[in-house]
Amino acid sequence: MSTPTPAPPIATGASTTSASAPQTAPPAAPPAAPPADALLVATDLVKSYGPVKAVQGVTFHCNPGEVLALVGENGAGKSTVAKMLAGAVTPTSGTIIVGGEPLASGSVKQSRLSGVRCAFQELALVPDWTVAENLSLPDGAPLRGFSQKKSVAAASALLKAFDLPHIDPRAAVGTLSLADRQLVEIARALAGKPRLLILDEASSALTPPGVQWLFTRIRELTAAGGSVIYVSHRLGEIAEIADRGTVLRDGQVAGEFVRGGWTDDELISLMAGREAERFFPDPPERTTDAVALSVTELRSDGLDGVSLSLGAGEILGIGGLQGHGQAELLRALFGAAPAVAKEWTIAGRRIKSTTPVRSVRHGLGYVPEDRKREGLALEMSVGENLLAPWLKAYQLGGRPRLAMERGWIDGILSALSVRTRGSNELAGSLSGGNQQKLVFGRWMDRSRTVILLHDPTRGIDVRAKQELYGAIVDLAKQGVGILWFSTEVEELVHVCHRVVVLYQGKVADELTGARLTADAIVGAAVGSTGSISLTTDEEDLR
Ligand SMILES: Nc1ncnc2c1ncn2[C@@H]1O[C@H](COP(=O)(O)OP(=O)(O)OP(=O)(O)O)[C@@H](O)[C@H]1O
Repeated sequence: MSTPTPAPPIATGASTTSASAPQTAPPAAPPAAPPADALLVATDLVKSYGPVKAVQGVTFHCNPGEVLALVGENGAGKSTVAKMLAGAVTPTSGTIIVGGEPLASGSVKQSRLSGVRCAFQELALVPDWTVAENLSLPDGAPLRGFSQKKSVAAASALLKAFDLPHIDPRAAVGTLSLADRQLVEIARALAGKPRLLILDEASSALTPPGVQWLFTRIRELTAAGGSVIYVSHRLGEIAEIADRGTVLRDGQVAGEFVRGGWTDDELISLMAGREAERFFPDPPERTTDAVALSVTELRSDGLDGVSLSLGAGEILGIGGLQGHGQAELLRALFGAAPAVAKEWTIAGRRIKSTTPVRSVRHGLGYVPEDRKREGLALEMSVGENLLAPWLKAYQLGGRPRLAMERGWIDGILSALSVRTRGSNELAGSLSGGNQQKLVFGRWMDRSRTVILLHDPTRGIDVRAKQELYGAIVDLAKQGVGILWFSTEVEELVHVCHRVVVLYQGKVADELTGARLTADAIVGAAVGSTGSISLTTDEEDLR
């Protein structure tokens, strides 16, 4: 991983994580007219799925060498626009012009020939194939031929050129961490030497150094005249990397913004169409010393003797770079991976080992890293997905239970503002962020002792994040112990009582009170004993 590049200067007032007074949504301005040399001009794009109008007349442009952010709440239509540009979705109507030439609609091949490459949060890699084989797919155009030897050598050179020497080209993609899979997906798109690179929440599983790696690649690309469409819910990243932005709301353009000319509150208001609220809630006051979960010298693949204790009603953050044992810790504690410990208790009861079904019975809940592989059945309904752990744990028949639980299901959908046509809609047709809400929502109001969270706000819009923070704090108030790994350091700093940082499968540091800062988390994450800074302005992270 390269040394983090310092953030370029941002005009005063940009992207403040704010607790200031709410502001009303500024009125939407008409989209700016594209200059003659615009690389991309999208005009009046519409996409309907039967009665669902995912995108309703979206117009925007992107100039050569520019990073254009596309922002909006979950379900606003960002991915649908990105997929239309990529040729993966055929517009119902509208035009897309790239480099002065109309793009044949709904053709991935034509989009690629026009120099468009994409990296999505929902990875398009083949998990059973090696990294080298995945890089040899058509999107990685320079790597031709499937000769193992040649493709491994070419992939090694490519990974080295992109400063990713830690990724083994011979490893099956499915065995990599989600963050490394995302890096491979981005490297594959970059290998196609794009004129227009679309990053659809491609940074969502990356920790700060991974994001800085991505920004270095973006700056290389734009310096060479390439353009980037950057879709993200992380407003700090947008402040740092985007030159301009287009805000989508309900499938329409709600407004545009330029670098340095906005605050978080203004952008949130524009996305939501209503006032912004305070961003991070404080962790609740603890009223008991009871221990919800404790483990001494927990060992598992990737864990080298982790000891920790989680109090009832405590929000305990897990920090660190991905690949240092966070995923393994949560999986081991839930019984999704074999593990042994010297001592292991849940709500004071000793256990020797566990399995997912036993964990649910013991009162545990788990939001896994990869919602598509471990969290959801996309071909099942929203309601069935919310009930999935309960059907398995108690072996109840599906349909009657679904009817009995209608009130609970509707309550969760409403509490988390899941954008759905109802509990019978297939989970697979929900936007990514709304799918993520289901994986969290299934554990709400279910008398849990402990909830294990792996980056639960990944891919979730800012308003939904606030709702989720509120839900986490409420669970803690009810006495639930929360163990929370996040790739967003600010969440750990603001919403957790305490943070343990993992490094090489061990607890490297425990941070609380005045020591609980973003720099301390990041420093401990790279094995540093002193404090290091990833930003020019500490206020950005604190
Ligand atoms: N294949 C589909 N069938 C039916 N509806 C769909 C389909 N794909 C998307 N939609 C709907 O279109 C709307 C826009 O979805 P889209 O994925 O573009 O949103 P998004 O802004 O990318 O959201 P997120 O931030 O959650 O990824 C949503 O209401 C979604 O449910």
